[in-house]
Amino acid sequence: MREDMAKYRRMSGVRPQSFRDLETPLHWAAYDASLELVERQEAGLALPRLEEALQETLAQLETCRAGCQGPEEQQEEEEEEKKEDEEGAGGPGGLYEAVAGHWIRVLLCRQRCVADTATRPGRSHPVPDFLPNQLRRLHQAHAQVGNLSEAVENVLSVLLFYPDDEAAKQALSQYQAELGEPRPGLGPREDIQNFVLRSLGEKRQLYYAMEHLGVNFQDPDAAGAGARSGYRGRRSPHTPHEYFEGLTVLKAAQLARAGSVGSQGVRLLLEAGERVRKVTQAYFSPERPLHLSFTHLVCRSAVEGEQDQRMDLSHPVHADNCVLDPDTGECWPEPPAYTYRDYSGLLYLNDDFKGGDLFFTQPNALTVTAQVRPRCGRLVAFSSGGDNPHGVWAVTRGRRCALALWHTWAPEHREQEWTEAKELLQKLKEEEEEKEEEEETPGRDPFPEPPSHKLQRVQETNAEPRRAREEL
Ligand SMILES: O=C(O)CCC(=O)C(=O)O
Ligand SMILES: [Fe+2]
Repeated sequence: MREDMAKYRRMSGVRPQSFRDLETPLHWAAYDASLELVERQEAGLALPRLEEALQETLAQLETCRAGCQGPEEQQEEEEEEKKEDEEGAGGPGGLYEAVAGHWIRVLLCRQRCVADTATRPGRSHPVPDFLPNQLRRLHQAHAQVGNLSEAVENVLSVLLFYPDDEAAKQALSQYQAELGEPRPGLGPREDIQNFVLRSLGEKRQLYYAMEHLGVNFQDPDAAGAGARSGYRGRRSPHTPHEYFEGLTVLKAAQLARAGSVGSQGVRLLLEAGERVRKVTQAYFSPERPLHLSFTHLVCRSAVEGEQDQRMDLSHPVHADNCVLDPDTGECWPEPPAYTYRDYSGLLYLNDDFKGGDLFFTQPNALTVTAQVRPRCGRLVAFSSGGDNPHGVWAVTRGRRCALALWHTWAPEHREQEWTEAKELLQKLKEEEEEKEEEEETPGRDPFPEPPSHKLQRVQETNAEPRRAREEL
């Protein structure tokens, strides 16, 4: 190949510009050319190449995303269908599962496109921060040649990825000061805004699938938080200024079984949930049984850095069992709302954080009617419908943890996971007892009684799992 190329180059009439590189993808060619000009401090010449690189990168991302529904995807699905056929009619998955499974694979594939596009041909790792770094170079180059409005648009686009980026925030104030009068129309670039919003929307769906369908999704943007928290931590689906961790009762029991967390804590979690259910039923529905339909331990943490300027909420105003339309004040009992939820409960677990108060509003989602400061052990319970729009103010420092529980009158919507979690814990208890018998030596008690009265009561409840289950 190389020899052929040399031969063609020697031929008369063939000039260097006659060669077009069809191997290197366009976005890499433009990217490398722009970097060279940036390094030579040729801001004016670099600008069109930087813009071209960004446009080509976005185009490449679109091509990659379009391929997510292509033949490879079909092949994977066909293989899975074959597997299901072999498993027979009783095998997992009906129509809904198949549709959900297909969509999840498309979303996972689209998320991978960011890394694929940022990976040079022949390399195994993506260039970190590929898009945000292109935007950084763009705002700097625009500023150097005096295009301050464009510099602002590009630096605001960087902040869409990293709202706490100190350098970007400083550059923004500097450009704004140089511009003088505030320019109201100036915002982040539309192409980047669309890209980020779409990506966040897709991540939200993947987080949902991870929580409810057991899908394994490692958000590349939240790897650090995951390592930090011990179990899953990720950017909040509601705001880029917070991390979010969630744990269901079954996941908690599975972690206990795997030895990652103590089983006492998980028993306490179940006991607390059951107590909340009893109190809520006694207060709101003494005549009619209430069942837990979903229990979720949720922590929200402020990301590091400046938080005072925040205008967003930790959890936007919503109703729990209907879709609120603040313009008309109506609340539609339809999906994606969980229409079978009748009463909501929040058991707060700590108060050593800043911000994060729960508040209620009128149906316009604006006029605040009540506000509650979380305190350890404080329970807030309310009917889940349009009569109780509520939200959470930004958590600006620390980590706010709460046990969120939803109750239903409909027995068919009682939480299946609860029974499974109890069964797992029962198994674990039996295993622990067996081990205890085996290991027991005179004068040494490897499993001393838990010190608090509360924990003893938890154990007693657990000694009668049948009764506990019937109660639910
Ligand atoms: O954590 C809170 O105080 C409220 C959370 C909430 O409204 C929800 O998860 O639906
Ligand atoms: Fe809520």
